[in-house]
Amino acid sequence: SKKLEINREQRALMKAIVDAYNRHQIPEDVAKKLLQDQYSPEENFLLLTEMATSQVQVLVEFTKNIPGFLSLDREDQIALLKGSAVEAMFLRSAQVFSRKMPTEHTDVLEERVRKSGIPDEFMTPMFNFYKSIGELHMVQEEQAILTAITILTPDRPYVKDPQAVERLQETMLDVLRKLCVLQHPQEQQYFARLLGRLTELRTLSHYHSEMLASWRMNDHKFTPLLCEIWDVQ
Ligand SMILES: CC(C)NC(=O)n1c(-c2ccccc2)cc2c1CN(S(=O)(=O)c1cccs1)CC2
Repeated sequence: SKKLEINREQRALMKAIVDAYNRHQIPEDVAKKLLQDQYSPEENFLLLTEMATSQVQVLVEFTKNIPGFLSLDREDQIALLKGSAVEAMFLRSAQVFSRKMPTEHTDVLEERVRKSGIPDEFMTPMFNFYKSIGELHMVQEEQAILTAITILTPDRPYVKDPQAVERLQETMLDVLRKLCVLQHPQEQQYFARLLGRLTELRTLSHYHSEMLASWRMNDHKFTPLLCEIWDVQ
């Protein structure tokens, strides 16, 4: 029916976002490092810092390619990036984690992340989230559009024109809704489950600010880019 069909401009929008998403992947060499031989917690922490820093650079490039983003108020663009960086990092991590990797790679990856100086009480919610994303078996279009929807969240701090952001986000939500029905015809509530993950993401980003506080205690160093985007130090 007309209502459900993805029209030509939505298809173009989707293509732009998926191309940007695929163009901006974390360099394989950085991800491979995590799979190499035994590291100490300090080295694992350093690797995560490197991966997270590289992911922020990837995030900025991806965001610039979201149709309409660069027409937003310049300061609102910054507010959206800063407001969504942690959620986008956890979403990307979940996607890396649930990628069809050989099992032993996933296990090694999990091992490295668990032994990286991150307090245990944050491990559980973090890995629960990775698992809950993995169970959705999102296609890459869904992953790319869900990331764009996360970035285009109107109620981030300091956004001056939330309506302009809301208009862009609604366009993405409409494409995602149609895509979910097409890709997962059997699962009526698949779209709702997908959006439910965004709520879980917000909880994780609260955990993250607490993690940051505890890391600063035992003077863990971050890169200037992470300090900038996370408003630390
Ligand atoms: C793919 C990239 C973006 N993921 C990543 O860097 N990870 C991953 C991760 C997950 C699955 C596969 C591979 C890596 C787990 C964690 C992070 C980063 N954060 S962090 O940014 O709070 C951080 C803490 C200390 C320095 S940087 C901590 C948790």
